Amino acid sequence: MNEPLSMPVAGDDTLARLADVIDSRHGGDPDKSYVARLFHKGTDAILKKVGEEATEVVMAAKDGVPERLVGEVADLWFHSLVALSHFGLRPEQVLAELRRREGLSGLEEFALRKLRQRENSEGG
Ligand SMILES: N=c1c2ncn([C@@H]3O[C@H](COP(=O)(O)OP(=O)(O)OP(=O)(O)O)[C@@H](O)[C@H]3O)c2ncn1[C@@H]1O[C@H](COP(=O)(O)O)[C@@H](O)[C@H]1O
Repeated sequence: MNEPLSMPVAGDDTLARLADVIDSRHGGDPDKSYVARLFHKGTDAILKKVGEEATEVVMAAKDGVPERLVGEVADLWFHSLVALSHFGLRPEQVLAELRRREGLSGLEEFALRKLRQRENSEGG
């Protein structure tokens, strides 16, 4: 996929607003809300959905249909937000972690991690 399907909006708070709605569903009526139903079913059901949606992302990517891939990633992000909320976490924390990693090459990070592991094992 070379071109974005639509342009991002500066200061987009979609994830935070969606997380607010998801948070509000704790203890809600499982017959009236899909999110409340997932919370009602519990940890295993929530994590199962995350796994299923991740698999669907892979299958959509293999199909090579951009709109399908976007839809499946949206499903994965949504169910990941449900999982975060289930564990008392917020998307802002994930965004902060991604910001922290900005500018740090994955290869540099990997090398630093290996160095630290070696120092720890040699030190004790
Ligand atoms: N973004 C979503 C969203 N994305 C996907 N889904 C639902 O996730 C479900 C699972 O998707 P699947 O592809 O696995 O379909 P399925 O076969 O019906 O599901 P299973 O039977 O396999 O569990 C579907 O019923 C989708 O409608 C979502 N449901 C809710 N939201 C957001 O969450 C808000 C709160 O939703 P409620 O709690 O239902 O009010 C909504 O206003 C939306 O903004």
